[in-house]
Amino acid sequence: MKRARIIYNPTSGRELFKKHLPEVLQKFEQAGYETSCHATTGEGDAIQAAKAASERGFDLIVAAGGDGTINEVVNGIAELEERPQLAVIPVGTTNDFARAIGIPLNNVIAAVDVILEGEPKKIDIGKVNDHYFINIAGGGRLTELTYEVPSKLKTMVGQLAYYLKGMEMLPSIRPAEVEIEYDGKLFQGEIMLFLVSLTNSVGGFEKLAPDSKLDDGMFDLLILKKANLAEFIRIASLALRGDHINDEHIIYTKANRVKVVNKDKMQLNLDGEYGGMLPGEFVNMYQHIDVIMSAEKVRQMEE
Ligand SMILES: Nc1ncnc2c1ncn2[C@@H]1O[C@H](COP(=O)(O)OP(=O)(O)OP(=O)(O)O)[C@@H](O)[C@H]1O
Repeated sequence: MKRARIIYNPTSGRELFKKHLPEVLQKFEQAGYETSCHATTGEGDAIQAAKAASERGFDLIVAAGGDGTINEVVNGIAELEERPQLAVIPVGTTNDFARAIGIPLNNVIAAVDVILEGEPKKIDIGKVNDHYFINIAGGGRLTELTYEVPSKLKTMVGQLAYYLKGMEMLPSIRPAEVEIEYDGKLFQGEIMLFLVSLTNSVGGFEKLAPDSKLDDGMFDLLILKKANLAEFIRIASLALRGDHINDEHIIYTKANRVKVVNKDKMQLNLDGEYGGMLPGEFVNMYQHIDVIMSAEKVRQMEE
């Protein structure tokens, strides 16, 4: 019999998950999994829980939480030789990864149904300075807003909390001087931000990296060069529709390896959480994780 371990963050998003837990367990059992669960206790706990579940031979880890929880689960299994399959029940504030793999958001039971009818698919993840990421890594003052927003405020007003904080930060954003090497090319100069992306849906902007593919072994690299406030706002509004990529302030390309060396101090953002300080070298790990996607998403990828 196959065994599933549900690792859930009881504090994620609007704290929805726990109320549905008995039904979730029942559905996995009915689908033929012997199922148990673990509630995370704080930062880093999902890393240990995922590693322990893998070592105990679980076939499937179901991560229930936001992108932060999924990131931790992936960091727990990425280094192991024998990695279990991964499924995701999205109940966080940002659920970019779940959106990318076609799992319904903030509806626990609908997500479970899609998972149980879904299909496994091997997808890429990123590695930088010994940390793994599943959606996106980046640097530049604006990327810091994803973890500057207090968790209580996210629980209360959800995604809106990011926009409010973003507006507040905008006038104080300064460019930073960097060297970015990507697949043999070099950019040198001042930038507002850079993003190294695996999925097309980032922070609610669904077309920020419109060409990204989940399993092609390539990142989408996006660099926003120095821009003034008015230009910045114009480019951000273009980005809502995916029309920013031809703007003269933007470099948008595919790359398998990206090395960022910063002259000014720069923090690294990994899947929306603080990931230490740059510099860093980003490496795409080709089809490293076996994830259960919606059957529809798998069909779209194979078209
Ligand atoms: N019991 C807990 N109490 C407090 N924090 C926790 C607990 N368990 C996990 N965490 C922390 O919460 C962080 C964020 O959680 P998660 O991403 O699941 O939800 P979120 O903040 O609602 O959504 P998002 O990160 O997508 O905005 C995790 O990275 C983890 O460090």
